[in-house]
Amino acid sequence: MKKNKKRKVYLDNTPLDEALETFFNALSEVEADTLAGETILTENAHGRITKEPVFAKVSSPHYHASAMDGIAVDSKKTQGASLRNPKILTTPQDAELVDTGSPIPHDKNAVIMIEDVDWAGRNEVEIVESVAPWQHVRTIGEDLVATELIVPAGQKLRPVDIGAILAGGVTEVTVEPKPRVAVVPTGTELVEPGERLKPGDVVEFNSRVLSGLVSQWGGKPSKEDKLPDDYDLIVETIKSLLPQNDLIIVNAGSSAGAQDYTYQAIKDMGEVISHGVAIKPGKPVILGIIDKTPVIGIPGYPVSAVLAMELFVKPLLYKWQNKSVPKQEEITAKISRRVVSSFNAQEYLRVKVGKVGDKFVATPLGRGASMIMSLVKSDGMIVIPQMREGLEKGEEIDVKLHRSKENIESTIVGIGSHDISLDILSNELSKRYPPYTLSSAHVGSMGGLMALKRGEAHMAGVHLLDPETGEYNIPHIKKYLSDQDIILVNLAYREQGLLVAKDNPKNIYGLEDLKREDVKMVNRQKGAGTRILLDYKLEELGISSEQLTGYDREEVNHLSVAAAVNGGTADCGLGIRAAAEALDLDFIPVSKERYDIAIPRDFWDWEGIQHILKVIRSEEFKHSIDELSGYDLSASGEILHC
Ligand SMILES: Nc1nc2c(c(=O)[nH]1)N[C@H]1C(S)=C(S)[C@@H](COP(=O)(O)OP(=O)(O)OC[C@H]3O[C@@H](n4cnc5c(N)ncnc54)[C@H](O)[C@@H]3O)O[C@H]1N2
Ligand code: MOO
Repeated sequence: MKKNKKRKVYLDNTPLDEALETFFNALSEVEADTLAGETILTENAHGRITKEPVFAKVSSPHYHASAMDGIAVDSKKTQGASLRNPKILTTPQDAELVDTGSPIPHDKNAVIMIEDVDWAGRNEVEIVESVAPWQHVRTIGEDLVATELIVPAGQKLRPVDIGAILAGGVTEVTVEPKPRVAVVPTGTELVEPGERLKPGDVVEFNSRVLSGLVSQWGGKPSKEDKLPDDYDLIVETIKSLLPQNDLIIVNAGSSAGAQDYTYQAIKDMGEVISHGVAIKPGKPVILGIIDKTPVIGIPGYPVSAVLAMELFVKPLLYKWQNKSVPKQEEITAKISRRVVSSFNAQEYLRVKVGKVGDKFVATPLGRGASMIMSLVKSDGMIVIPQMREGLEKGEEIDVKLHRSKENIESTIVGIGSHDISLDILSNELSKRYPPYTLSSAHVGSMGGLMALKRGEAHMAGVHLLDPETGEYNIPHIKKYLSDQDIILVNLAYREQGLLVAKDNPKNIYGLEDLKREDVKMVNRQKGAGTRILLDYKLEELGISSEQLTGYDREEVNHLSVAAAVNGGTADCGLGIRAAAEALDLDFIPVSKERYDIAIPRDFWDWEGIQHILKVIRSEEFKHSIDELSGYDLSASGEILHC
């Protein structure tokens, strides 16, 4: 039976703290905020945290043991022995042969090492020194005495702890539980990774992400099979998972769509404590309890899902394990762009962070909740409180880091024009010079120069044609960065041309064709070198931008222009040959241009920049670029302008 009529179209907007408090209070009321300890074999307990102290059951050693290979003796019988006056002991009565670890006979109390003994006859040994009682004997309990505390509660067990516990005769320990968490992906559109994709299919990867997070936070995930959007199936599955799980996570179907059943399913089986929290992303999170078991509806969009997990699941798992949530390292950084935020929610903004000179700079990443790459690229998170309209460019803000500060200090911040060779540069750099990494933000060539001007980048990729002189980059640097000492290094010459669909169905052969009524173009953003080149070429041809359809549609890099042509929403756009190749498009050459890297002299001697230069000049880099089409590397690595 489908329950479309039960669709909920209204979400609350509860402040985060309130939602958390209400949920945790509700859990403690049904005693679902604590878990019993788990008793496991000691030998499997590495890394687990003791819930109870561990006391030795037996002593170690539990008998008097020889510490050396030699003879066991009664020390009294060795008294008076010396070099001048050796003593003869008979074996085995007065001197019994023992190995390291052997029990000491009850009438003996010391050991003489075998190398200090001479055989005087078949059953006689000669000793030349008297020995003290218990010499070379490990007495009972020397290491551990039965009943002694081996490790206290709350200790993360290391291999040496496991050894001591086993030596103390304790084969099982009670540890903090690994909360059992079922992860149920839902959505009729979901297909398994690797399947052939039809339009509308979505690769099911969230359950793998959420399960990974559960493990990372000490839980034991069980990834369930994906379910279609079917109310009855969702109810049945939750019901069957309740007995053997401490927490059930239902992923997606949490918001207000016609196929969103998670809310209704939880409500019908138990209680929904909260639905809709004033956070962005992650708003439609559902906090519920069924039969004393928490059931959380995590939104479907990957970024919303990860954030909702961080905010609601992580504290619960840590609480259950009697641990506090580890603190994330925090720094203060300057934000490189203005960010407008909504009054409706507390926003979590993913940022890339780099240290330029002596200050940290944070650059916002894509804000879409579906963009898992924003999490992949992210170095940290900025929280914009609900009652703030946003952040002003240059404002100092706190950033919670998820990479180490050391890593961030080894990040070369490149801001500017996009070129595929930068990805190769970045790859080669990380391979050859860890921990150095290159972080590239693509804001166009002018954006790159402005970032250098504001001291927010170590380098900028630029290809700016000066329409007056026909010269690349130098006139712009002289004009806009006149007060800065900039070194320009050539990365490559590259071909720019029109990207058109495979086999050129619209028969586009040059910029003149952009005037045709049946040709729709896509442009780059203002300040992008490619746009300046287009304007320059159009002016040369006496074509005005008003004559062109699509001139005002802007994309921010070559690949998005290529994607627009590939997707059929535009017939052509100016871009580099490598972008055409990447998406299997045809390419109509228009011009060859110089793509350089501008580096402020202040950073020239910094190891990070020196590594970049070494990579640019390396054979491996040149070889990888040669495999792309449309590049000329004859001047690559040359210094062009100081
Ligand atoms: N009218 C409204 N529409 C939406 C609202 C709203 O308040 N009113 N909220 C939006 C917000 S905010 C979010 S977040 C999403 C979350 O919606 P659901 O939890 O219902 O998730 P779905 O719509 O089912 O999926 C969203 C998106 O994520 C993809 N997805 C789902 N599961 C997986 C998975 N296991 N692996 C990978 N990707 C997955 C799914 O295919 C969708 O593309 O709702 C907004 N809408
Ligand atoms: O919560 Mo949604 O995650 O804002 O996109």
